[in-house]
Parts: sequence; C-alpha cells; structure tokens
Amino acid sequence: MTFEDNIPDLHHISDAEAEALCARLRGDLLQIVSQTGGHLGSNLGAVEITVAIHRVFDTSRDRILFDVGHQCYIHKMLTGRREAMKTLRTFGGLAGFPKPSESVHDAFIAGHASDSVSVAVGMAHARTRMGEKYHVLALIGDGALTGGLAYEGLSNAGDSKEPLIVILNDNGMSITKNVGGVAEHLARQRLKPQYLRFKKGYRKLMGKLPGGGHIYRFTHKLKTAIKGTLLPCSMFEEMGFTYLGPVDGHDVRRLTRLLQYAKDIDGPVLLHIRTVKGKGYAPAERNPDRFHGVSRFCLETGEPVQPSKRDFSKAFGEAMCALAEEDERVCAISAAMVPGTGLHDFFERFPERSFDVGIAEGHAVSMAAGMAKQGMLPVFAVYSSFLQRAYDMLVHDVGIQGLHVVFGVDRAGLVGADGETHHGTLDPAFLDTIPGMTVLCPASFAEVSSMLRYALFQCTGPVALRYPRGGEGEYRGDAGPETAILRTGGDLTLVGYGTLINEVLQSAAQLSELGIEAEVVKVGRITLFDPAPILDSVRKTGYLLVAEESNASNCIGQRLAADLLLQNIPVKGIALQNLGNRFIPHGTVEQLRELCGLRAEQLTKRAEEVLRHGKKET
Ligand SMILES: Cc1ncc(C[n+]2csc(CCOP(=O)(O)OP(=O)(O)O)c2C)c(N)n1
Ligand SMILES: CC(=O)[C@@H](O)[C@H](O)COP(=O)(O)O
Ligand SMILES: [Mg+2]
Repeated sequence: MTFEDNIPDLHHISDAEAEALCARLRGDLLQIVSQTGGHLGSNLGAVEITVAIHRVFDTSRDRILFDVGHQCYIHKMLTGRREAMKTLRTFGGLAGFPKPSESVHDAFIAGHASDSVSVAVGMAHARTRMGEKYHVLALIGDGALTGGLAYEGLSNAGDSKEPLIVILNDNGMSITKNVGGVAEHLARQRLKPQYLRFKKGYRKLMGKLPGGGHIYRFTHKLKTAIKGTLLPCSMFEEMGFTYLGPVDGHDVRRLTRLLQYAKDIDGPVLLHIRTVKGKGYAPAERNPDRFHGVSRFCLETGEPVQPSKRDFSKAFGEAMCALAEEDERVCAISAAMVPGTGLHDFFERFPERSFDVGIAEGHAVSMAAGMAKQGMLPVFAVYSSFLQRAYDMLVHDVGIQGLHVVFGVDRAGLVGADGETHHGTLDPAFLDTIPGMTVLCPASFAEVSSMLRYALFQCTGPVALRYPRGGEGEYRGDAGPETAILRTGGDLTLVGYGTLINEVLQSAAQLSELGIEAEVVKVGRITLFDPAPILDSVRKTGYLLVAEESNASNCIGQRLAADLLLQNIPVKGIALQNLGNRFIPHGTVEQLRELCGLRAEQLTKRAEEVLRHGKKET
C-alpha cells in the first residue's frame, strides 16, 4: 500500500491558509479517531508543528523522525493518506505509527520511545558521508525525553556538530503527568523576532566583509561567554545545540518562522515548543491521560462506545494491592505506564511504595535489583515489548546475582492494533536465556493472583509473570504454576499455555466430535518446567501438537522436541504451531491468530494432518 497522490504543497500557502488548514485537520482528526480509535491526545497537540514542518520541509526527501510515532496522524493526512485514515490500525490498513513501507514520507518506523535523536544522528552522518543534501529532524515529546536513550542521542548529536533539528514537544504529559527532572529552561529575549532578525542580518553582513568571518566568530564566542555567565543556560546548549524556545507550539506562523531559521543553522538545533495534549477538544484537554489512547468514542460526550471490561492488567493490579496489604516489602515500579499496567489503585493506596521512573525501563530493572538486594520485594510492571529495552539489566543486574525481582510482563503475546513494535512475542525466548529466570503464564485472572503470590513468596531469584492485553477466555481455572492435564485422551497430545489454551481446548472439543480424543496439557511455566507429564503423554499417544503465541526461536515446542529426541521417545507425528520467525503486523488478535494458524479450527486441521501423516508412515 503506497500513497503518492493528492499531497498538498504547503510551501506557498499563506499564514492565514495555514491556520485554516490546522483547524480543518483538527476537525478531521477528531471525526476519524472517534470512529477508528487510536492515539488522540498527542495528535491533537501536534497539528500546528506538523503543518509547520510540511510548510518548511519536503518530507519526501527531508527525514522526519517521530519519537514513539503515535503523533504521526497529521503527517499521514498531509502525505496522501487522508482517505486511508479510515483504515487506521485495521488489518491491512494504515499503521498507527510511521511505516516506510506505507510511504516515502515515513522516514523510519517508530513505536518505542526515545530513539528518534539517535536515528537522526545516524541519518545526518550518512547524509554528510554520502555528500547528500537533505534535512534531518526529530520530533520528540517530553515523556520520551525521560528515556535515557534520548540523552545518549542528544549528547552525541551536540558533539557531532551535524546539522539536524530536534523539536522537543513539551506538553507536560507522558501518558500520565510527566515525571522526572526533565530540565526546562526559558529563553527570553533571544527569541524576540527582532533579536533573531538581528542575528541573521549580522551573520550575513559578516559574511560579506573581508575578514568578517573572524569578527563573527570572535563576537559569537564573546556573546556565548557573556550569555553563559549572565543567563541560565539550557542543558541543550551545554550539549552543543543552538537552543530556540520555549515557543507556543500552536502558533503555526511562529513555528514556521523558527523552522525556516533553524533550517539555515549549520549545526544541531533544538526547538523547544510548548503544546497542550488534546488541544482543541475539551474532554481531551481536561483528561489528557484518558485520551492518550482511545477506543471508538462519542464526539459529543467523549465517552467510549464500548465500556471497558475487566482485563489482566486490572486483575494484576488488584492482586498487587492484596499482597501489599500482607507484606510491607512489596513495592511497585512502573516506566510511565501506571494506568496501562493496572497499577493506578496501587499507586493511590501505597504511594510510598510506588515508583514511576518515566520511560526508563533499563533504569527500572536496575533500580528494582538494588531494591531487591537490600531486602524489598520489587515488582516491575512493564509491557513485554518495552521490557526488551532492559535485556542487559535483566542479565547483569538481576540474573547474575539471582536477585528476587518480580516482573509483571503485560501485553505478552499478540497485542493487536499497535502491531510489530508492540507485540509481546519475543519475551519467552529472551527471558529463557537468563539462567534462573522463572517465567509463569497465567491463563486466567485467578491464576494471575495465585501465580503472583507464588512468585513473591515461594519463588527465589527473578520471576516473570506474562499475561496478555485484554481479558480471559472460557478457561477460568487455577491450575497452578506447574504443568496440568486439563483433558485426557489417547490419540494426540495438545500442549499450550497462557490464554491460547482457550483455542487449544476448543480444538480438542472439535477433535472429539471427529472421534479423535486429544489430551490437553496446559503449561503453567515456560522456563525451568518439568516436561515429564508431556513426555509421558506423548509416550501414550505418539503424537504431539504444541501451540504457542510466541515466535518460533527458543519456543517450548522446540525444547520439547529436543527432549523427545534426547530421551529416545518414539513419536509418530509432531507439529509446532507458532508465529514463526517474523514480525507480525497490526490487526485484531483474532485476525492475527488466524494469520498464524492459531485459531481452534486451524489447530484442529493441523492435528488431523499430523495424525494422517503419522498413520500413513506406519
Ligand atoms: C520504550 C517505551 N516505553 C513506553 C512506551 C509507552 N508510551 C507510548 S507514548 C508514551 C508517552 C509519550 O510521552 P511524550 O513523548 O511526551 O508524547 P506525548 O504523548 O505527550 O505527545 C509512552 C510512555 C513506549 N512507546 N516506548
Ligand atoms: C504508543 C504507545 O506505546 C502506547 O500508547 C501503547 O499504544 C499503549 O498500548 P495499550 O493500548 O495496549 O495500553
Ligand atoms: Mg508529552
């Protein structure tokens, strides 16, 4: 799907036309997202800056990096995808984040925070080394600026002297109110238009005078030295940026002027803009956290069309509160995802044992390790895909010392509309590589509660509970942290874990109607687990089908196949049904399970094939 048509040329529109365009885009955005759902607040706040970027730059050549990328909807609407926005975040439709495969105007993928400046530095180096001419910009929010990676990028960008423009979109919000010491420095008279004009004219004049360059450099150094002593200097300037701001991020005229000015600066520039998250839509301005990510909603009232249901995050949060009542050592850590991980009540009830560290997953893991080492019972609640950020801290700070840290790994498995960057399909593989890491897979709300208690008070060393986005299926049992036989049968062994067990149980019922009695084995933990019950079952049935909503590499199916081989257990047929080794696009979880052959009917077909093939061979 690519879009090259009806892209408006904004380079020659007047300021009045630009303001009218912003109003129109804001109205369209509200109409669209009220129907499709998605990230509303950030996009409402990024209307003017996106229009200003498109007035000054040509995004088919100039490279714009959207940090997190959830604020890219206006950019998509301005680059030929206005009509396609009605397919936003649907299977085969537009992605909710920038995607180069969708358009040449999307410079890079996005989804995880704080990487935009680093990518921008890389692109700027490439441009210089290859002798090309295009501009590189990064649009990063104040929330994303609480991520350490952003400072690595800023530090190197400032030092590299590469011309690039970082736009800091400061709305005081992450998903909830922003946390951390994100420094804010007010520039004062430097931004008065006459000051900017004077600077530009002075530089031009010096350029024309013989020896003017030396005079310019001397006076520039002198001005910087005086300013550095007299005026509070922004940390960005200390890092080597020309700092512009803060400026009203909804004044499209001013933003355009400043970007035109920044465009000509031969070095790294940081433009600090102040915006309102949810700008222009009263319910979102009043509740910017609630309107960060929305499902379909009524425009008039702002109320969701579908009331939210109880989900695994809520069950986790409730279990956390119950356990915190029992033991003073239990504490909760979040990386800017308090509501998303169900910890809102915990943070309200136990503020002294609640730690929101901002978008800083690596720091969160290392901090949890320090807390555990000194006797606390830290629980870090984090989305599976965001935990990828902290792999070395898991190994180095937690694993080697075998520290008892508990991880509430939320959004494990397919997440749906957020797509490739957010599916939690790699954690079974990478968590298993950490010696001593226990990974528990609750498949019901009851199991979240029992397994969290087990993790905190009966396990030692690092423990992860992994559970999906959304609610439980028909399976409501509590089979505990080990392997359990949910259904006996003699014809085939069916293995699953987590909420995929619902598809597995449904498949077993379908097979039974076909006269095939499958034995369903539910795995409660996917590391350090005892395969004996499964191997015994395969000894009996001779056939094995393992269904997993995880990538193929290092999946439990591969490990079970190895066990069967190593223990010389004869098998007439074996099938491993998983996601394969690929990145899965966006869509509903049902559609994506269908794409990967994980729906009950597909498992049933697969089981019949295995049996047919096995019988043919014997
Ligand atoms: C590594 C990582 N951790 C957490 C998130 C979840 N997340 C998405 S947007 C967001 C807040 C971003 O705040 P900011 O950058 O200020 O953008 P705003 O929404 O305010 O425009 C968070 C925490 C993420 N996308 N990536
Ligand atoms: C952009 C981002 O990373 C978050 O807003 C994420 O989309 C939240 O996902 P959930 O909707 O699953 O909480
Ligand atoms: Mg913000």
